Amino acid sequence: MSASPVETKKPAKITVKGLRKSFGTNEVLKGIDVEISEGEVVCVIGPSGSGKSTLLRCLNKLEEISAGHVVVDGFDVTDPKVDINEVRRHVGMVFQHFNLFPHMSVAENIMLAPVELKKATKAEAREQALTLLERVGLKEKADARPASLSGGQKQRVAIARALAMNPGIMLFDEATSALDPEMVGEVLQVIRDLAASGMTMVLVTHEMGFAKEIGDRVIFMDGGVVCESGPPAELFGNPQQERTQEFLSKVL
Ligand SMILES: Nc1ncnc2c1ncn2[C@@H]1O[C@H](COP(=O)(O)OP(=O)(O)OP(=O)(O)O)[C@@H](O)[C@H]1O
Repeated sequence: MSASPVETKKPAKITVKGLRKSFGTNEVLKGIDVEISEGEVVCVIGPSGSGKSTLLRCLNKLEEISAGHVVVDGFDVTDPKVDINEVRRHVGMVFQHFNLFPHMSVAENIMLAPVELKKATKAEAREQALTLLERVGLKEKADARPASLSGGQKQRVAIARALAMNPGIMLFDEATSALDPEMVGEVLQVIRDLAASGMTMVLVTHEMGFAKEIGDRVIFMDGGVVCESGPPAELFGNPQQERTQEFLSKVL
């Protein structure tokens, strides 16, 4: 009798079930089901207003969920007893507009969360900030103010800051959309390196070429639902849904 192959599916790092989110009477997410495995890189694409950012923000409790369940890195973020700071320790997020504190140095921006949440002493946090800055190629900017940096450098600092709590998951909300075209490449390279390190990542992006290159899976959202999801070669090469075909014909 021949041995049957053993399934080695990685554990789910993010589980979203029946997620609904409304702002007043406007239902923006209409029942989302997604499961993301450890080390998986998932890109979320879709037209403006389709609910991509809202989905991302529901994953780390930046938005209150109207219905459904979201479990990230073992934490049920829909459970009111779960501490938001604990969720953010597990889920790093990078925004379009960097959100750095202008009155603090680059290193102080990165040290802030570990020191405030008492995960490190100031000296330990500075040491870790320098290591992270080295990782994103900006160690020499440790004592500079954010205002003296280019957009690409600011975003690399924002990525280092999101990594400071040693998260198991990283979320990117259009991390390159506010950058001048010549700055995009340096930020994408840092994201590429993170993906290669095995980080579980969800990226909302308008960069179709990048989604194609980096995504293990691409999710196409429209009107608050997931219309189609699959490996980039399939989703971009042979989209099954009419709405996906229409969207891709416009943006590609
Ligand atoms: N805080 C809020 N209050 C009220 N409505 C909101 C809020 N945040 C988002 N919305 C609405 O939810 C809908 C989805 O927004 P969302 O930002 O998730 O879309 P998106 O797909 O990320 O769009 P884009 O690609 O333009 O960023 C939009 O109609 C938006 O106006």
